[in-house]
Amino acid sequence: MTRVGIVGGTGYTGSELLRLLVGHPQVEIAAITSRGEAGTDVCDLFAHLRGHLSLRFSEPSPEALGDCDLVFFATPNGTAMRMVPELLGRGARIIDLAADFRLKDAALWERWYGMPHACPELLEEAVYGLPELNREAIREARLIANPGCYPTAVTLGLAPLVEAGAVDPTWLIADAKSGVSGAGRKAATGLLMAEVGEGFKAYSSAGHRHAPEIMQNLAALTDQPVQLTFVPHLVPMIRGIEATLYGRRAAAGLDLQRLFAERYADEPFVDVMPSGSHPDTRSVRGANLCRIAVGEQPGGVVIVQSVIDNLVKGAAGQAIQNMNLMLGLEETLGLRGVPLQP
Ligand SMILES: NC(=O)C1=CN([C@@H]2O[C@H](COP(=O)(O)OP(=O)(O)OC[C@H]3O[C@@H](n4cnc5c(N)ncnc54)[C@H](OP(=O)(O)O)[C@@H]3O)[C@@H](O)[C@H]2O)C=CC1
Ligand SMILES: CC(=O)N[C@@H](CCC(=O)OP(=O)(O)O)C(=O)O
Repeated sequence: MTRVGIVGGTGYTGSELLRLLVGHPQVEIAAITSRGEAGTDVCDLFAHLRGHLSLRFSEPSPEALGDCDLVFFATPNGTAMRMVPELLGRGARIIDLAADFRLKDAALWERWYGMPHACPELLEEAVYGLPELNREAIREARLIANPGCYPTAVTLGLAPLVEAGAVDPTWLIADAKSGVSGAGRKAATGLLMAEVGEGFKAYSSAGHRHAPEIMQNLAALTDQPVQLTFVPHLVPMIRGIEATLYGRRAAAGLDLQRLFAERYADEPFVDVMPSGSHPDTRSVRGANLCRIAVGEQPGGVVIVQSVIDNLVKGAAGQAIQNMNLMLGLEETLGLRGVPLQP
């Protein structure tokens, strides 16, 4: 059994890690941290875990996590980078669900995240944990940068087109929508039901920190420059991301349905739907799955729709997929759950 620790166990991604890991046959949850709930029985906070887990929250410290083989950070951006060097030194492997190790350029990271990076020397070593792009490197990694939720949906939707030169990579648009759990479990006026319910709006249209992450991903797939317009929206649902993606056709005659079907044929967690489908966030709720449909309108505009559960394929499920690869386990272990319906 692999002993794992979770830093940030009271948040939405931390509790989703718990939900999935209690059913994982090769993992023992050895430590879970919270500064606000240290000493509390996990099941007193999360009644859905009663009968599945017997553990108390502890303060986050290298000592509390010292004998873990692998540590997940489900903490705000800028937290993991302060503890990771010491934990790596103690021999632990790390999966950070936040953005601390996603961008390779420390100056770019500082510009978007508003603080200097605490350990820029680790950025080169960190492996971006999107298995559909980086599977072999993930197997060997000590430190995984788990992708952002929007970058997962958008990158998986655009990657086949950019790799194949099927669209102009300097003209890409991602119109993405997220449920409110994407903003975390913090108390904030803008996230109150009366503020979010029965409404729908864009945010960060002048620039969102996930745009450089997505462009970094796509730039690795082509020799041409990449330019993406990315606009996120907050919709009144709890889980789910839907990204409608637009590109201008570059290679005439290429069968796009076949391109996507072949690209993802061996991927256990990507479902390419039949032409004309409209993937629904409800069809992936609770599951480690990205469903994609590709189509085209007259005038050569390619349209891809990509849906994920932001807490699963967009965060905790993907982190466990990465863990399975790092530990040499079957990639799908603990992740075969069927989506919820309704
Ligand atoms: N929500 C989502 O859909 C997704 C989130 N992410 C990323 O994952 C990370 C976690 O997100 P989410 O679960 O939504 O966040 P939440 O705000 O819901 O939870 C944050 C957790 O981190 C702990 N924490 C906060 N500050 C610190 C600190 N300085 N040191 C140690 N622990 C701390 C909190 O507990 P306490 O304060 O008690 O210690 C809490 O358990 C974020 O970086 C987020 O951007 C990535 C993909 C999707
Ligand atoms: C709805 C909502 O607010 N979503 C978050 C994205 C959360 C996330 O996954 O961002 P990082 O992991 O990169 O911090 C946002 O737009 O900030």
